[in-house]
Amino acid sequence: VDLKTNNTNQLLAKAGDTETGTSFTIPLSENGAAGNPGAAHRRFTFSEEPNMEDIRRLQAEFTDERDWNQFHQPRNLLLALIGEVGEVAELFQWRGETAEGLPDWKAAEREQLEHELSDVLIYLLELAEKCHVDLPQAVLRKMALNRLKYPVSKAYGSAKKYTEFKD
Ligand SMILES: Nc1ccn([C@H]2C[C@H](O)[C@@H](COP(=O)(O)OP(=O)(O)OP(=O)(O)O)O2)c(=O)n1
Repeated sequence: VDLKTNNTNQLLAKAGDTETGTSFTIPLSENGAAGNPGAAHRRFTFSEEPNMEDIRRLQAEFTDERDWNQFHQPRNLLLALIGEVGEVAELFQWRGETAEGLPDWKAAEREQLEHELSDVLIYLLELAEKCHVDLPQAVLRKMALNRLKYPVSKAYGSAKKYTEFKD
């Protein structure tokens, strides 16, 4: 995937479809800083590294070193993933709704959240690997489908499921 920006500073991904040989360019963000000049704060962004393949490789090394591939079949990884999603849910349960950035959380709680979200990602990426799903490419294709299903003209400001759109 080729990442570049267009003249409104939108991050674009040039993605290829290996099956059809087609390639397409999609905006990765519809309301980044350039599209929302009045925004009070800069949008939160991730570090550039590590990428998904880096994390997949690090976890594969961790698993290989421990002779754990015998336990890491797709079904077990799925159960482990769901367990870790449950641990994320536990951190949020029985508290009120919270604003972006979790301003009312203690540092120790934020650190716990970092750990649990990382566990979710690690198991998700290993599950994709063991299912032979090339997740970075798959996610681009799925997001392109989401854009088709939820055109801005029909979905703007509405949380309706696409099946409820009227023509
Ligand atoms: N068989 C295993 C066990 C652990 N891990 C790795 C992936 C996860 O990132 C993390 C999960 O470790 P734990 O099962 O110990 O779970 P937690 O870290 O969430 O600990 P706890 O359950 O005490 O909160 O370690 C793994 O790949 N395979």
